[in-house]
This record gives sequence, structure tokens and C-alpha cells, in this order.
Amino acid sequence: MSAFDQLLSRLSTRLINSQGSETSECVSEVIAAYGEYCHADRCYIFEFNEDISTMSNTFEWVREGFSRHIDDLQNIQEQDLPYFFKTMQIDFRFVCPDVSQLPDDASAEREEFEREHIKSVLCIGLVAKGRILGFVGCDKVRQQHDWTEEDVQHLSLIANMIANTIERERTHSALLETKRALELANQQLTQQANIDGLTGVANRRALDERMALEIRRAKRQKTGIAMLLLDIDDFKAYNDHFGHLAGDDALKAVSECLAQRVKRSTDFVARYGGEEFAILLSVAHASDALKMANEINDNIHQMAIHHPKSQCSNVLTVSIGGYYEPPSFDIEVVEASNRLIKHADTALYRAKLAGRNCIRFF
Ligand SMILES: Nc1nc2c(ncn2[C@@H]2O[C@H](COP(=O)(O)OP(=O)(O)OP(=O)(O)O)[C@@H](O)[C@H]2O)c(=O)[nH]1
Repeated sequence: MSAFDQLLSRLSTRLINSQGSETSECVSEVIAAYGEYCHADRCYIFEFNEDISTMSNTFEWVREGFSRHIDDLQNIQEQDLPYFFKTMQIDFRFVCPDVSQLPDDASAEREEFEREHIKSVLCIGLVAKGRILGFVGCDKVRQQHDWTEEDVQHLSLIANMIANTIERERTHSALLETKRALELANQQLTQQANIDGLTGVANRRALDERMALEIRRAKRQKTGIAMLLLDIDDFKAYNDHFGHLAGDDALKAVSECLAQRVKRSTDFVARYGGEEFAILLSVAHASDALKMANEINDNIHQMAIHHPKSQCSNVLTVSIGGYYEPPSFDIEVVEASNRLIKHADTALYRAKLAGRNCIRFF
């Protein structure tokens, strides 16, 4: 095995086994090792942008005592080095043994190379899936060098290895980005699926999930749990009198009022149906739930939403049915959920029968 074959085999194993930031370190090692091997004074990688109108120096190795240029070689425009951009895109290589012999239409390139005191340059395109991503190159500064076919072949093998690595990393980060975007979209969809479109409070589906969660918590912490079902009184008459849009506004106002009042992380407000809301409360005693129901009732009165067609008041009112489930060791989630809804609903029915604008507990 030749010295170059050994070098190539060692470097490719390193690159194949590298991941993420480790890959960048490996690429740096590759250009350093190749620079040393071919007695270059500088070895580097440039990457093109998507439409190959600019290029930036992304990796640079320089022999000790030679100046670095990576910082001033960022975002170089095609029009600044047109001959070089064109040659790279057509030939996928730029072989220049003597900078001073560059043709006249490469005067910009000659000036740039002379600015960097370069005598000879060899650049080979980084090509993956038929597309040029950039190039790997090396400069001779101390003395001019006639590049041999072997030099070109060796650097082409290095370029091939780096191109595949860059392509792999880009695919990997594109995949990660897609994964992140999917997760975000998924989160947003879940959120939308759990929220009532009109009022912005949770919907019935979210309530079901939350009830299961709070019942388990109540069981663990041996606390009680209560359900309040709240229904706007004579809401059909309100809609008929003021119109459906005004009805929507009233529903939004009621839900805002509830969201303002019910703020503890263990409590939960949801729109249960048309003009019906559910409030799940983690409470130690039935009297705590009753107190909350009274406060909600007062707050809704205080909004003073004019309701001339109400049978029980001249402002918008609600009827509330409540049920309190005491702490229990052997509470069962589905049964307890059903009980909370069923008993609160029965109590609500009684509140309506009792003339509306009142609270009844099961
Ligand atoms: N504006 C509006 N109205 C709704 C919405 N959802 C349900 N409603 C209305 O709420 C009214 C409910 O009427 P009913 O079930 O007869 O109850 P009610 O008139 O409130 O009478 P009680 O509950 O017995 O006091 C109906 O007119 C529904 O159209 C909504 O999203 N927007």
C-alpha cells in the first residue's frame, strides 16, 4: 500500500465514523493531513451557495508561518472572480501551475492570488449527486509547482470523500429540520384539536383528557374533585333578540370571565356544548366548590350583559349544577368521570327547574 493509500484509508475511516460537530473536526484533520502530505502551504475548502453565485471559505489549514485568509474569504461574489466560478462549474477543477501565466480574462483571479502571495493553485470540485457543492484546494506559496496527473488524482479522491461527508451532513441536518418542523406542526395540531374555535377555551375532548388526569391526581393526593356545569339562561331568546353574532360575543365574554376566575393549575374550564361550560375543580371540601360557583355567578352578573328577554333577570345569567366527589382510595377513572358529568348535569337540570339563575348541588 502506498503512503497515499494508507493516508486515504485512515482519513476515510475517520470521516465515515464521525457525526455532527465531530465531522467538522475530522474534515479539518483531513485537509491538514493532505496539506502536509502534498507539501502545500495552504489547504482549504470553499462551499458554494445554492445557486452558485457566492462562495465562502469554510475550512482552512495553513503551514506554520503562513498567513490565514479564511476571514476575508467569505461571501465572495461570482462577479468578483468570474473566470474561476465558470471554470469550476464547467470542469469541476482549477489547475494553475503558475499564477502569473493566467490568461487575460482571469485578471481578477490573478490579482487575488497575488494578494495572497500564491504561486500555484490546485482546486478540485466537491461533487455529490452530480451537483458541485464547493471545492477543496491547495496553494503553493514558497515555490511554484507543476501539478502532475497524480496530484490531481489524489486531491480528487480527497474531494470525493469530503463531498460525500458534506452531503451526508446536509441530508442529516435537513432531516433534523424536517423532524423539528413536524413536531411543531404536530404540537400546534394537538393544541388546535383541544381548543374551542369560538371562545378559545378548552373543548370537550380536552376536558375528557383532563378529567382522567385530575381524577388520578385526586386519587394520589387524596383530595376531592368537583364538577360545575354552567348553562346560560334563556340563551335562545338572547340569540333571537340580538342575533347570532351578538350571541357569539356573549359566549366569548362568559368564557373570558370563567378563564379569569378559574386560574389554579389544577382547575380547568372547557366549553362543554353550545351555551354550556364545564369547570373542573380540585377542592378539599364540597363547600369550596359551592363558594367557587357563587363567585362565578356573581362575576357573570357583574358583567351586566343586557338580556331583556330573560325570564329571570334583565341581565345575562347562568344556572349552575355542581357535584363533589370526595377523596377515595379506590376511585376508578372512567366511572368517576361519568359520575362527575352525570351528577353535575342532574343538578343543573334542577337549577333550571328551580327557575334558573341559581346553583344546585347533587
Ligand atoms: N350565538 C351562538 N349561539 C349558540 C351557540 N351554540 C349554541 N347556541 C344557541 O344556544 C341556544 C340554546 O338554547 P336552548 O337549549 O333552548 O336553551 P336556552 O334558550 O338557553 O334555555 P335554558 O337553557 O333552558 O335557559 C340555542 O339558540 C343555540 O342556537 C353558539 O356557538 N353561538
